[in-house]
Amino acid sequence: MADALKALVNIISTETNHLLLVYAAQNTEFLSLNATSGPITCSNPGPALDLDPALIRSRQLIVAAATQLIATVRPPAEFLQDAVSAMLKPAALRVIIDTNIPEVLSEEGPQGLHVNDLSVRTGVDESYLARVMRYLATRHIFRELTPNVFTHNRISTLLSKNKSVKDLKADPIGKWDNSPFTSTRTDEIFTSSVHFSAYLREPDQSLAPFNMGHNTSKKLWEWYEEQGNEWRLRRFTAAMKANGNMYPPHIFTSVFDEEALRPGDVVVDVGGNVGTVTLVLKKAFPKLRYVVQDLEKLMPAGEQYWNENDPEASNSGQVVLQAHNFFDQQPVKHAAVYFLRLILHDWPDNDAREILLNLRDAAAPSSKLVIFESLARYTCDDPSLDLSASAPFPLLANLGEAGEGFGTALDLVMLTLFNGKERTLDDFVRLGKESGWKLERMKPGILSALIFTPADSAS
Ligand SMILES: C[S@@+](CC[C@H](N)C(=O)[O-])C[C@H]1O[C@@H](n2cnc3c(N)ncnc32)[C@H](O)[C@@H]1O
Repeated sequence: MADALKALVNIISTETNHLLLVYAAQNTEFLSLNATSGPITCSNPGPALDLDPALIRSRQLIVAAATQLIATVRPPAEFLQDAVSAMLKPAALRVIIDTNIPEVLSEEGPQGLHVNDLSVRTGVDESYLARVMRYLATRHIFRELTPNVFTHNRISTLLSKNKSVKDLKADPIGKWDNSPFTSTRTDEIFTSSVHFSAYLREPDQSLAPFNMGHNTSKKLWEWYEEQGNEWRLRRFTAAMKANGNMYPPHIFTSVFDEEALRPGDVVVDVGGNVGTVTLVLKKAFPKLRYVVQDLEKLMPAGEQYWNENDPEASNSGQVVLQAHNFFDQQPVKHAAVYFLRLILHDWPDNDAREILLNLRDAAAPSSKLVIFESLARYTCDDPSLDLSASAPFPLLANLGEAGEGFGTALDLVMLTLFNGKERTLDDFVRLGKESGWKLERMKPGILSALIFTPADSAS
């Protein structure tokens, strides 16, 4: 055990030194947790080095070792008590989001605000606020400067929608633009997850835990279309945008770099929402043509997005927004690439197969199918994966929360909302086989890229 503890500390020390050296070599400050200088947002999370792909492994190793160190040294009862109380985090965050506290504190600046004043600004009793804020500050979200005076830290700043409180109040639907992914997680996903156990023990009683949580037989997307849910749809769309900005662009561009695409080739973003990935690709490959497909109701948001970000692209027809249900026949035939980001995990296998079959029917022998999803990984060694990426002793093979925290959480979110799932490499190969696609190659990453060719034209 002493060996394991020492090894964990050693990993933290070695990798931290490596990070500091790289930052120093580039004259970049390693921002402290309390730093709030500069407009830190989902799309601008700080210095470029913070998202540098070359440093991802170091960061993951530090987090993997630190979380394992905590699990090792903390008394098990304490550790479990923390785990079973985890639902309080989204509950507390939802109070913060519902009462516009991130925006109130942004307006106040670094001197922060006393809970008495926060109470006046939000209408929530100061003693409630003090406890919720302290719960979060204890977990490094917000900072308590002096007793009962709270301000932002580098993490809580991300909760802000970067709008004035006055603007938020004036536009209860539009207020969710720029909303980070936290809002949906702390609301409909959180509410649905309460029914998780009942659903898993008797899955036939409903489509997904979401349906039990919201007393509806509709799928999430259809439910979003109900009158009164306009703001939820707007918020989900905003979360998708924030999600889009969360992934380093090279994840998407590096795949297309390696494909021999020619000017004018057509790339279809299937279920592309407003087209955040397409915008990244269009910047990197300005000579390709793009079609962003999603449901009819997403078209106005898509038009607004392109008007704001690249009006010329949509005016010239280089980027076309197309209403299309991916369970219908694919209207764009023989595209060079059909890609889906974070789509298949929304669907159980039979639906995922149908989506891929429709693309296969439209594909030319030279077409490629690219799927961007996080790949589910075992916590123990997987003999089918490259050993060069294996984790150092004594870390979990998937680097635990550092490697798969997001992926395993997303897996259960998908289960909660849609009875969907994150898939292993084997799952994808099988799904491809069943729908006429053969896996050509796979690029691992925080989102992996799986590149398929039509099965009967592959060598
Ligand atoms: C998880 S989001 C991913 C969006 C986008 N690919 C991205 O990564 O930003 C799933 C998307 O699928 C769309 N969608 C759901 N059902 C659909 C259907 N039957 N046909 C087309 N799009 C659909 C939703 O509107 C939503 O935009």
